[in-house]
Amino acid sequence: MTTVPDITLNNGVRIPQLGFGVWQVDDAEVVEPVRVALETGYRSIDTAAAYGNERGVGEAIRASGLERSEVFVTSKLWNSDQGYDTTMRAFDATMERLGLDVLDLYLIHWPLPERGTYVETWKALERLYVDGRVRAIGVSNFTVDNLRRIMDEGGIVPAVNQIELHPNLVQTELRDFHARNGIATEAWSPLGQGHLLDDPVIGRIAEAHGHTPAQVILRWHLQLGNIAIPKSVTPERIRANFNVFGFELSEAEMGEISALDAGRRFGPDPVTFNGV
Ligand SMILES: NC(=O)C1=CN([C@@H]2O[C@H](COP(=O)(O)OP(=O)(O)OC[C@H]3O[C@@H](n4cnc5c(N)ncnc54)[C@H](OP(=O)(O)O)[C@@H]3O)[C@@H](O)[C@H]2O)C=CC1
Ligand SMILES: O=C(O)C(=O)[C@@H](O)[C@H](O)C(=O)CO
Repeated sequence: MTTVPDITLNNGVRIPQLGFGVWQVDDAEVVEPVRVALETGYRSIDTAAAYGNERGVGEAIRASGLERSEVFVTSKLWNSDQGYDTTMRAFDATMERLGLDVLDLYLIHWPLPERGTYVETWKALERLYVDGRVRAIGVSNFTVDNLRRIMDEGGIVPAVNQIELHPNLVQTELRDFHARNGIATEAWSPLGQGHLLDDPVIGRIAEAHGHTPAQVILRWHLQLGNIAIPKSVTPERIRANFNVFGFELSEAEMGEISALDAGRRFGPDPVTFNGV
């Protein structure tokens, strides 16, 4: 079975570079795709309290028969739970639903800059980390300014920033900031939620390699050094999205795909998103 390469985080913890996302898959529905993903060889699952499927994710991991240490589990603190004490309680609830003792990676889901509570929330994540309840802590949807603030006011540099990132939103500035500061870049909606699969440039490159557009986009992520967490509930797609380690894009092809950057988001803008 193919082994996914790891990315070593800034505290030495290793995360598989290709993982499996489960947004918009409810608790009852999520067990089967996670089972297929683990059977295929994925060893990293990205969930969140807001997805309402932590219980199903935990169940699927236990049913797989894999050792706990073989599966990297990420979850995220939802917006309505920001704040120090509320974060501590939300983390307990997440762990109860997942049925785990220690989480691999816990993220603040959104910065909510207007609310102004992400620094105290970060301090709660630092506490959870120091107490050994989570192996690595990070953030999601943070801008350079948000990152600078927690780095100035907190004691731990986030291990990961999980951001919307795909060929229409290449995030050069954030990726450069991450690289300079030892923060791993994790790409959400790595396939642009499926909207980029008909792009003619990606289609031509896919044809040249005898692979699918989704595989080419995932390969682009891997060669850029991103962690990518594609989602699918379709078994053939779950398996196909894992078949991305046997070919390589040339520098010119990487450049052509990156040139599709249009600053186009399919999800909310973190600067203005204040969702609960
Ligand atoms: N931190 C954050 O704020 C966010 C995090 N995320 C995380 O990132 C993960 C991935 O992002 P997501 O928004 O789900 O979008 P993706 O970019 O992973 O795209 C998922 C969509 O593409 C389809 N798809 C997947 N593989 C293929 C394929 N090989 N061929 C054709 N279509 C395909 C899926 O369909 P189908 O399932 O029907 O097969 C689904 O409609 C999420 O599941 C979640 O874990 C996502 C959004 C925000
Ligand atoms: O999927 C996620 O992780 C999200 O944060 C999204 O659900 C996001 O909150 C959104 O799309 C809201 O419209």
